[in-house]
Amino acid sequence: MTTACPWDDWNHILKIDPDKQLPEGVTYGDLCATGTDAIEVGGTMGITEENMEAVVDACAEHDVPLYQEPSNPEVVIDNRALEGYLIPTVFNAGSPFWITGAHKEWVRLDGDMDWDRTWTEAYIVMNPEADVATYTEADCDLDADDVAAYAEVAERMFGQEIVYLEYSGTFGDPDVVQAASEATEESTLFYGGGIHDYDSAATMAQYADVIVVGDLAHDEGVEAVLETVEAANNV
Ligand SMILES: CC(C)=CCC/C(C)=C/CC/C(C)=C/CC/C(C)=C/COP(=O)(O)OP(=O)(O)O
Ligand SMILES: O=P(O)(O)OC[C@@H](O)CO
Ligand SMILES: [Mg+2]
Repeated sequence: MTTACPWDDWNHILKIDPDKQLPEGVTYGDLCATGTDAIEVGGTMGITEENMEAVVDACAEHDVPLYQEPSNPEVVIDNRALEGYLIPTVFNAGSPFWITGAHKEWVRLDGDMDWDRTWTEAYIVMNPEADVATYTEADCDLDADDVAAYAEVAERMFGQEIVYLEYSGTFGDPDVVQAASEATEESTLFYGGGIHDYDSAATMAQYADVIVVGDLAHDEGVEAVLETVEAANNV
């Protein structure tokens, strides 16, 4: 039995980038055993079906929910080890392609969608230096009130269950995360970007429902990730 919105009960996600290596001596099994609530497999650049499959297969035997977060329709894989697909839609993208266009092409070319395992994440991309910002030509020049308004639009006008405040590669402004948190009631607020230890995780976990940890797993390894899981569950 799968729950309709399992992320309602999550505090922590580990995002594994199939285009990046793990530190010496660290295995995917070690990362799955950190106590994270779910693993998202995805990244912006260098993603292929092959490297996606390799990471999903490596995580499949471990007891943690696995989701694919594809950065384009070509890399979506059909793997039963996945609970499903978390599909980004970038609310502040510079081109409608990254809001609905890629999605339309995906549905048009697929013809047999697995809707029961497909959900969306309403991204607000905040770090202009990140690959995801250049890739989607995002307008990152946003104040807290802009972000709060995007979050409210995502929830109230577009019925988004997940709002994702994305500072990928840099630690964001807690006041902005707080503003997004106050603007949403029903949606689950994900925060990701630059979380690197207990305190940085705790700071964002005060406001976000779920914190997402990415590069840390590739750059530092298991101990550092464990600290962030602990913070996410304590705050
Ligand atoms: C319709 C389908 C199936 C796909 C389109 C989905 C969209 C709109 C993707 C836009 C880009 C996006 C939001 C990708 C999600 C993954 C992500 C944000 C990864 C982290 O990004 P970076 O940290 O910038 O990238 P690297 O770590 O790879 O450098
Ligand atoms: O890699 P970091 O900076 O931890 O960001 C996590 C995640 O939000 C990236 O999509
Ligand atoms: Mg990254």
